[in-house]
Amino acid sequence: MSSNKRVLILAGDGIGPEVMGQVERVMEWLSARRSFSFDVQSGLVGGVSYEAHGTPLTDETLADAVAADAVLFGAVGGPQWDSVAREARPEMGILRLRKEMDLYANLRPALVFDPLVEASTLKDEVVRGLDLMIVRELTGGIYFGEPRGVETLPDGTRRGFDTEVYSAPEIERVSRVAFELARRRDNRVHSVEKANVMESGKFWRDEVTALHAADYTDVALEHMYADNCAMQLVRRPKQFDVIVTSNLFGDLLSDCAAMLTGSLGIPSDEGGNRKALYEPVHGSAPDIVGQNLANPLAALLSFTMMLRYSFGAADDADLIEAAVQDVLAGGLRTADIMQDGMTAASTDAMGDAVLGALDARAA
Ligand SMILES: NC(=O)c1ccc[n+]([C@@H]2O[C@H](COP(=O)([O-])OP(=O)(O)OC[C@H]3O[C@@H](n4cnc5c(N)ncnc54)[C@H](O)[C@@H]3O)[C@@H](O)[C@H]2O)c1
Ligand SMILES: CC(C)[C@H](C(=O)O)[C@@H](O)C(=O)O
Ligand SMILES: [Mg+2]
Repeated sequence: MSSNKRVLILAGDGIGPEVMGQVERVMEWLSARRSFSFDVQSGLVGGVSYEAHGTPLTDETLADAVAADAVLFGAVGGPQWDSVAREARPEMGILRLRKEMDLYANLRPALVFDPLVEASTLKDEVVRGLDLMIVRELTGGIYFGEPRGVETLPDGTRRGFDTEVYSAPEIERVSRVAFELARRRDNRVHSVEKANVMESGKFWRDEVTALHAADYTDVALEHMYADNCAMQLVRRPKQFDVIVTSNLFGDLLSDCAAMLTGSLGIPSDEGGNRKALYEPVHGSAPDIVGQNLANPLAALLSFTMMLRYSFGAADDADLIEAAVQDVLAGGLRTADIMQDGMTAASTDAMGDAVLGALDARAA
């Protein structure tokens, strides 16, 4: 791995800076011991950017993100910005980054670590050993479709509307990512839509079927309706290897899959593309902000995805993941993943423990 990786950190709002602080400690640990270092730059995104500049993402910060080798993102949003106009809402910061960086394939793994089996609300045998990957289309669909708006009809009735729209190339490129990933995993893809109700869902199914027939007949493909998929995820999640789905269904299903692993504080994701952005699946968690309670592991595991996928540093990613496993096996838990009778570790204590486990492994 060559030296000086340019990383832009956008910690954002709420617990974003709290969890990112722990990631930065691990980055420093790595830099001190490896042949490369991170050239870290920080910027504002979301509500903090809105407060400073009147917009959740400035053109300058966007340019910095595009110029960086990878972006580490925390979380955006919070109730204090609920009444802000839609275009200026904190959430528009991450949506614009995804769109402008063309991060069309969002990889959201759900991996159950053995020591955390008990943290899931589901039975041990349902989740133990779970390893699935949701490939969420991230730059299209109803999140970006036109027309959208609120209008008043001639009879005075007001209505709001958004549009689900997918072109063939949009479906094809995200499906290719899913098929290619499956080939490196268990070689199975579930394509998820609502072809029974939606025109765009039927079109999605037809396009995936055609791509499969043309280039990926070696991969097992199944189609599933999104409502059934939500049900199957809690019923028998281990039937899944790779799930490919639209932006909106991927948002819902990845929160559902996150809870199989115990908490939103565990799964991590990346915009799997040339230009990548890595973010934990969770949000700004306004209910626990400022209390040193947030679980930093999702952000930390997003960082390991950055090492693995953007920087080819699989050894370092493995090392950090092993350190996380050590800490969990040792019984340390933040509040979101602890059971009755345990004492909650703080965000800082979890960071300390990971650094301690890294020291022990490096010794
Ligand atoms: N990518 C993002 O930036 C992102 C993602 C989801 C939600 N949001 C935004 O975050 C705000 C709050 O949304 P929400 O409450 O629906 O979702 P959320 O993910 O912020 O929180 C949902 C629940 O999970 C808990 N939780 C989340 N992350 C945790 C962590 N690391 N450690 C421990 N517990 C954790 C929270 O305390 C809360 O009880 C909204 O403004 C929303 O738009 C942002
Ligand atoms: C904050 C919001 C825009 C975002 C989404 O809906 O994509 C979040 O829920 C996520 O899952 O990353
Ligand atoms: Mg979400």
